[in-house]
Amino acid sequence: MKKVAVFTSGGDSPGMNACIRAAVRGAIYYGIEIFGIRHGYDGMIRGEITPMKSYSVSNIIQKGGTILKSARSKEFRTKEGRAIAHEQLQNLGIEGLVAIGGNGTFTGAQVFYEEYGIPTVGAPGTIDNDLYGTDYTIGYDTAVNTALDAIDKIRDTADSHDRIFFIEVMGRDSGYIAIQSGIAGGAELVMVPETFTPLEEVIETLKQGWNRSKTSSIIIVAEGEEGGATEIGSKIKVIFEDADIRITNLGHVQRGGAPTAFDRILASRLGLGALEGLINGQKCVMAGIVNNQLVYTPFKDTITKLKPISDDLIRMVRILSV
Ligand SMILES: Nc1ncnc2c1ncn2[C@@H]1O[C@H](COP(=O)(O)OP(=O)(O)OP(=O)(O)O)[C@@H](O)[C@H]1O
Ligand SMILES: O=P(O)(O)OC[C@H]1O[C@](O)(CO)[C@@H](O)[C@@H]1O
Repeated sequence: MKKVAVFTSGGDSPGMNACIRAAVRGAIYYGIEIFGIRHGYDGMIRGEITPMKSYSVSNIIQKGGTILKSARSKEFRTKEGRAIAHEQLQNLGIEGLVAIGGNGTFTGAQVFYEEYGIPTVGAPGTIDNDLYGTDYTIGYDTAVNTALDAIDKIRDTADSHDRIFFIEVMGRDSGYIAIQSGIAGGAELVMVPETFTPLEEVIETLKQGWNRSKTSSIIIVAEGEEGGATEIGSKIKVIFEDADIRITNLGHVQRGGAPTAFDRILASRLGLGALEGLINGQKCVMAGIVNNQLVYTPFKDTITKLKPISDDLIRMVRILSV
């Protein structure tokens, strides 16, 4: 393989830049020409493809976001869009791709391979940590620490005013950020989409807290939990009219910021791992780290298989909040 390209797609995540850097520097090390595609699949269609040099990725390892920009491309979901994308790659002689993104990105890459035979190796870039085939995704650790910092601060004011806070953290379909930030933040309850938490359990948790003279409580709600923090918090307000309840949505603040050391190292391993996989003939697989070992998992598995949250963690939250 003589020419490859790297791009970021879907939601951005802290550490994507370190991952781009590793893929680019790896390619240069192996004497392969590498291009950067801006704006994910949209940029592939529009031909936003430029050669990357070593200096193109200087001074980015510590930066959040993605220097290549990202997008959620509607056009790539169409046959016509993918045909133009293929033409753009062909014009430049690009033979393989390193895709940094989540499940949607890998679904697109799989479809593209089936239509045009362009091999892609993925690196898991999403704060949600919801990808099968890796213990951790790039950006998850940073997002958890960002959420935790906010939870600690909210705890200060919750305590001063004897309030109950419902805090919503990101995770469209997954409770990973919620469970980790909830445990580390000493939450009374964590609500995740993977397990059903009846409203009665929220009510019971609050009552038990009051019985033990607890004056403030923190309940973490994952975005994917039905109703989210707003609906759940509002229902509790109606039940406990006298309680002082506030609802906070941490939102996109969790997607930005300088990546932690953990994320920079993970992203570097996975960026280089994806590039090396590609030049060694891998296709339609995601590079991941499982038990501290680099592994490649077929896109078909990362897309369809679930990575469940350990029941032990959920059990622990309940035990530690008594
Ligand atoms: N079935 C599909 N066919 C072709 N392209 C697809 C398909 N599914 C997703 N894609 C492409 O992949 C892009 C990224 O997917 P998506 O927006 O779901 O983010 P993601 O990679 O899952 O990341 P995140 O987990 O951060 O949301 C889509 O915007 C689309 O262009
Ligand atoms: O605003 P956007 O880009 O659609 O992203 C929101 C989504 O991105 C994620 O953070 C994944 O990156 C989800 O948890 C969330 O639902």
